[in-house]
Formats: sequence, C-alpha cells, structure tokens
Amino acid sequence: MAKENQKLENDRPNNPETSALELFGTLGPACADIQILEKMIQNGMNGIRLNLSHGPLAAHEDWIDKLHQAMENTGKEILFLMDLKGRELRIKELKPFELEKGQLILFGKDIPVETDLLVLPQTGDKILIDDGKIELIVLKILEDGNRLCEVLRPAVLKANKSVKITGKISPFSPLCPEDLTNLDQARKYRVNAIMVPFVQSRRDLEQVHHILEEKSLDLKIYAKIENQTGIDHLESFMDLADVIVIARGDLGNDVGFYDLPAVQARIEKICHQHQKDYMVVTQMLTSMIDSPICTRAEANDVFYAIKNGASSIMVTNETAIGHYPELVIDTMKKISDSAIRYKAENQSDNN
Ligand SMILES: Nc1ncnc2c1ncn2[C@@H]1O[C@H](COP(=O)(O)OP(=O)(O)O)[C@@H](O)[C@H]1O
Ligand SMILES: C=C(OP(=O)(O)O)C(=O)O
Repeated sequence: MAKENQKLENDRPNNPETSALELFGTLGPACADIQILEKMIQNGMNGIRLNLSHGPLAAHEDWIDKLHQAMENTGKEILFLMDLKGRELRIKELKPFELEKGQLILFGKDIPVETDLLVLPQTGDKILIDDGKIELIVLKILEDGNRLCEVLRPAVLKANKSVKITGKISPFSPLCPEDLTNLDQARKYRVNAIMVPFVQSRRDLEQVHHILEEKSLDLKIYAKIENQTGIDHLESFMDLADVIVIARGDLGNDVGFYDLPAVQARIEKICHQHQKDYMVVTQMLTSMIDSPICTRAEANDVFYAIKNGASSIMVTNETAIGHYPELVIDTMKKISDSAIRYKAENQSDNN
C-alpha cells in the first residue's frame, strides 16, 4: 500500500485508537425476541438492520417494540437501520417447492412476479434467484408473457426471494412508493439510518436527499453497491452517502462470485482514497446458520474486512433465520476485537 493510502487507512474511524466499528445484525424471525436481542446487544451488536423487502415498517411494529425493549433492558442504544425496499426485484408469495435440474418452469406463472419484472428477461437471459442459489435460463417467451425456463441450478424455491436478470441494469428508480410511507414512519419507530438498495448514479442519491429534506428527516445514508453500474459510478456519488455498502449478495450475482473478492478490494480501495466509511456484508458467517461455530475461512473473511479498513460489518441470514443469533454476534465481536488488536500492534504493517 502506498504511504499516502496507509495514512488514509490509519485515519479511518476503525483506527484502533478511535474505534467506532459498527457490528450489525439483521432483525428476522429467528431473533425477534426480547431476550435474544438483549444477548445480541450484550455480545457486542451495536446496530441492527430491518430489511423492508419483506414487508413495510409498520408491519414489523411488534419486532421493533421488542428491539426497543431490549435496548431499554440492557441500557444500550444501538443504531436502527431500515433497509428500504427500493426497486429490488423479488418473486411474490408462493408455497416453497423443490426445483430439479433440467426441469421446465414458467417464470410468471409457476414463479409469480410483478408484471414490470416479468417483461425484463429475454430469450437466452439467465435468471438468478435467492442470491444465485437458483439459476434459470429463458428458453422462450410465450404469447401470454410467461417465460418458459429451464432450471440450470436447482434449490428449494421460497417466497419473496431476490431475482436478478444477469447483465440487465434495473431500470427502476431507487425508492418505491412503499418506501415513502416507510420514511414517513421513520420517526415514530426511532429509525436512525437508511440503506438505499441498488444505488447506481448520483441522481439516485440526489433523489433520496431531496426526499429526506422534504420530510425533514436527518438519517444517515448507507448506499448499497449491488451491481457493476454502481461500481462504475461510485466515485461520482460517494460524497452523497455516509457509508458505502459492499452488498456482496446481489453484487456477487452481477459480477460473478469468482471476481467478487477483486471487486470488493476495488471498492475498498476507492473508499480509502476518498476517506469514505464502508460496510462489508453478506455470507460473513453463513455456516453459523446451522452451526454454533464458524469456519476458518469465515473467521478470515471477518478479520480481513476489518483489518483492511471496513467501518461496519453486517450479518444477514445468520441472525435473521439462523439457529444461533447470539453466538453469531459473539463470534463477530471476538474476531473483530482480534482484528482491532492486530491493527493496534501493527500500525506500520503494509500487508
Ligand atoms: N422482515 C422480515 N420478515 C420475514 N422474514 C425475514 C425478514 N427479514 C429477513 N427475513 C428472512 O431472513 C432471510 C435473510 O434476510 P435478508 O438477508 O434480510 O434477506 P434477503 O437475503 O432475502 O435479502 C430472508 O430471506 C427471510 O427469509
Ligand atoms: C445485503 C444484501 O442485500 P439483500 O439482503 O437485500 O439482498 C446483499 O445483497 O448483500
């Protein structure tokens, strides 16, 4: 690392001497319980995200009450981050069912989606579902608009999972009408910050700032970089965000996960150059969804995210639907403490 960049890294907020590292969990069915939330807070979680792709803010009132109760019981205020719905593409409600390799399926009828999403994929396009766990290829567009697809990579298909058409840029605006209602209720539910999905241009964030100003809301903005267009334009809009989010789930769908580590490194470098805080998120401790301990590789992932200068890290499924939400936070905290100690002891380390 060049001397200049080394200085920038040491000036960052996660400098051990001024450590303000944010450790985020995701609020979901597995941890929406006062005692579990208390333990997560006690174990070092200082921020929690609610993903509004699964329903509006008001529909989560019960969970939010529990969160505030847990904060009161522990005497610790943590950041409450609402991840706006945005125009992320998702499948609609359905009963979970298992797909098989080579199976023919109708995207639209068997996999219900909004009409504006249905019309996007063309013959030959690949459709990734649930952060790429499922992959389809479009064989034919039928007269009624349904897309006849072949299953290339099967898994269990569940309601409301993310959809990505490979190589296609989302043509939609950054916030959907439901988000405007969510923002109107931000004060009532004591939201401190928002995550904006799929930020692709300066215009996207200008629109968000404009809306926040109109609503007199002073909320920290976490801008999710989820596709190549967002990376390409990052330097043009990063001053309008408080934190740049390396959202590896959707990003991995877009750039392919073999290139994802290089893409992460590139975004980190740009953030260092501009002294911009950034978050690393998704699949950091995935094995802990079903296991009380993480893998060595996951420990490395968390360690290097922090050693390299992330100001925040966040887990998703691990606390939202996993079996060990408190242990996930405990693990994340212990590895991050180790990384912070390492940084303190190796201030001049260039590796
Ligand atoms: N607000 C919620 N309501 C219901 N289920 C949720 C909610 N948030 C998360 N989950 C569950 O936890 C999983 C992981 O959460 P998250 O990472 O936020 O979602 P996704 O990967 O679908 O974007 C979701 O796919 C969903 O099954
Ligand atoms: C955190 C992410 O977003 P979401 O959970 O909305 O897919 C991601 O894509 O990495």
